[in-house]
Amino acid sequence: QQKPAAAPAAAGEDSLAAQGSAGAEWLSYGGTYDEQRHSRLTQINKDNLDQLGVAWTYEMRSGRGIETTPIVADGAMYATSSWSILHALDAKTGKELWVYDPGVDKAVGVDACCDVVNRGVAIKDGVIFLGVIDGRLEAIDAKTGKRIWSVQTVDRSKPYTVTGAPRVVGDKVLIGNGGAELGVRGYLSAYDVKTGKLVWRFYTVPNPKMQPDGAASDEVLARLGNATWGKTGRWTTDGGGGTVWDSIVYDEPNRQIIFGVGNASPWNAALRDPTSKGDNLFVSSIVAVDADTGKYKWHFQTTPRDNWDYTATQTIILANLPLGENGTPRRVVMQAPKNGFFYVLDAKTGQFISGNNFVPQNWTTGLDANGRPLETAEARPANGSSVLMPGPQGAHNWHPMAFNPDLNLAFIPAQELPQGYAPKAEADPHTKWNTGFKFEDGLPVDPVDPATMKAMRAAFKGRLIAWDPIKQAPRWSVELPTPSNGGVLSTASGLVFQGTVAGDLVGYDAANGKELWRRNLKGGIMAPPVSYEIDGEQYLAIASGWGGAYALAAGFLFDPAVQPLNGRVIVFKLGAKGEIPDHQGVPIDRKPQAAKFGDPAMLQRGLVAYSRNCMVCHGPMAISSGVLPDLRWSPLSGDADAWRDVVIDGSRREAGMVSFAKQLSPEDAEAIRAYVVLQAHGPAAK
Ligand SMILES: O=C(O)c1cc(C(=O)O)c2c(n1)C(=O)C(=O)c1cc(C(=O)O)[nH]c1-2
Ligand SMILES: [Ca+2]
Repeated sequence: QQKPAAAPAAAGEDSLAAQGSAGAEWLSYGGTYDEQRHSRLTQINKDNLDQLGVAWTYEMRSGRGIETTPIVADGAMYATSSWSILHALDAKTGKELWVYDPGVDKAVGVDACCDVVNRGVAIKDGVIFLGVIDGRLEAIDAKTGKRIWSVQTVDRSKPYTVTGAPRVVGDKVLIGNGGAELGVRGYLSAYDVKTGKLVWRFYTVPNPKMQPDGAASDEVLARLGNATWGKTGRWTTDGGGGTVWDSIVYDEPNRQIIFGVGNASPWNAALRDPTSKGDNLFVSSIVAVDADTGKYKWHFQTTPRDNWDYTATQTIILANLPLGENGTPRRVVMQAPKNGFFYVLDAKTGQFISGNNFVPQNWTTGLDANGRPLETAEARPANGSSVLMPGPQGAHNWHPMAFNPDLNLAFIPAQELPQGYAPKAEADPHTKWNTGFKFEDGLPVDPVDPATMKAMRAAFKGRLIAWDPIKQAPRWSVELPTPSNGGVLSTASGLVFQGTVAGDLVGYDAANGKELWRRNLKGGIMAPPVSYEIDGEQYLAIASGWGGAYALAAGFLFDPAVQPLNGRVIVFKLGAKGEIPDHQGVPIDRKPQAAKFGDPAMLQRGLVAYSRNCMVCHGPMAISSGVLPDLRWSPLSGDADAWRDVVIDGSRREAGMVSFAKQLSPEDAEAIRAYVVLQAHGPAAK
């Protein structure tokens, strides 16, 4: 393991990086400050993988998407499930120590673009830091599960959410937020670990009046940011986006925080910022700020003037690569963001070193010498539409990438999924989602036939890519039948582990991609594995639980047989012989709930209203992947009054389904019902 010459830690700072790569404990989201997700442990290796068995399993208190990276410290494991529920377990036995439920008002669920997920916690000196979906940041006693402090980090009158893991650096805890699909202004905040007091905040896009905020970002927004935006357009009312919803890393030698900035809001740049052609800093950028003050140091914008939800929030990994003079080590930043390019930057200066696309893409002809994308003509259709690869789900989403510093290989949980972009001529105030694109574009009113469905399914795939960042080329890659597979763990014994949507945990040879081991965990996997050691035994831990953006929004790819399952933590070690219990799923009864009704105009209205308001959670074409109810089989779709009670009057608010009275008239709601019932009579019904 190459280690950077670390600057001495500041007084009172317990350096996680000083422990080298993740060893016996897994103390922070990415394993160490450099976030390589590379375990130093070697007991589990290529020769004994076949002896890997289930040591214990634990059933979480909620289902939907499970994206947690378990933290393992002092013999305990801290894993989160959906709705930001925190589970403390004995890491050796799986015995529950305590559960902390922040008690979220489920109505906040509709503000979550991409499911009510949580990616994990941070820990320091016996205190856990938890981001809560409703915007809170909380400090929890690691021994007792009791809350020490709680702060609200967002303006609750706006559709902010927190899904990402906080990071602790010295005496500060860092947290961002999400919400750019619905319309917010992004920022990163640092809070005092002891008191929960705000220390600094960095806004990633200008103040709507281009005035100072009294924040760490004031100087650089005035100097660089403001001039890249016009004075009018939706960004001035809707926030402009640039949410810091996932990657935040501490570059210890340079004492800086490097974070990934999300897409612009609304996505459609012509509606967002009609009077400028500016780059819209700092959307879709990697930004470095001083760790103590939050003051700007450098930035690299991956997608100038983003128009496609091409976030740069994906995993940021720090490493030394032999890219200095005469092959000497050079400390670099690596990222494979949604836009499909793998970037290598100088960590100290942010200078672009190299970049190349890791999946096929058609929005550029490549990068220029500074790493700026050279856009193709179809990238920004003025009217009409174009099918672009990647689409808004990205060539790589939040699923963590890993890096093996012995092999100098990054392992990207990539995906290949094109999507049509059809810009709206005007912003539509009657949707919660605020993208400026027509989600109904290309979708038929009538249910699609099985052959078309099959072709659509076949067009989307996943890929695990071992990427050589020096050559900027794949070393090996494995094609997977679906997108949105799990995050990755690399180990010093030359293994790579990744879970799949179908629920298989797979072990590969890191050098050549040969599959060495596979086990079905009986539940879809998105979360990344971690490894740790207790009493001389190495453990491999992973959470199962299907959901997140892809599952909600691309439901038609799946054919769930049962209702949603609870999340689980499943832990392996050599020689263990445990079993994974079957889930007690309730079978889905696929039956239309009413006779077809509605004339063509009503059905068309239903298609448009459904696609703009319901689709991102209940699935396109009214086909759910089973995370949220499939409306085609819901008894509500057979009962006009009950349907209106839910959609307009909000009678299921407690369960998270709020009233859409602001977005939809009762006539719209009934048109949606007609459209949903029609879908129930399609070939999917058995
Ligand atoms: O722009 C944002 O603020 C924002 C937030 C989040 C989030 O917090 O989960 C996601 C996205 N965007 C997003 O574009 C996306 O594809 C996505 C996938 C997921 C997920 O957890 O599956 N979250 C998010
Ligand atoms: Ca987004």
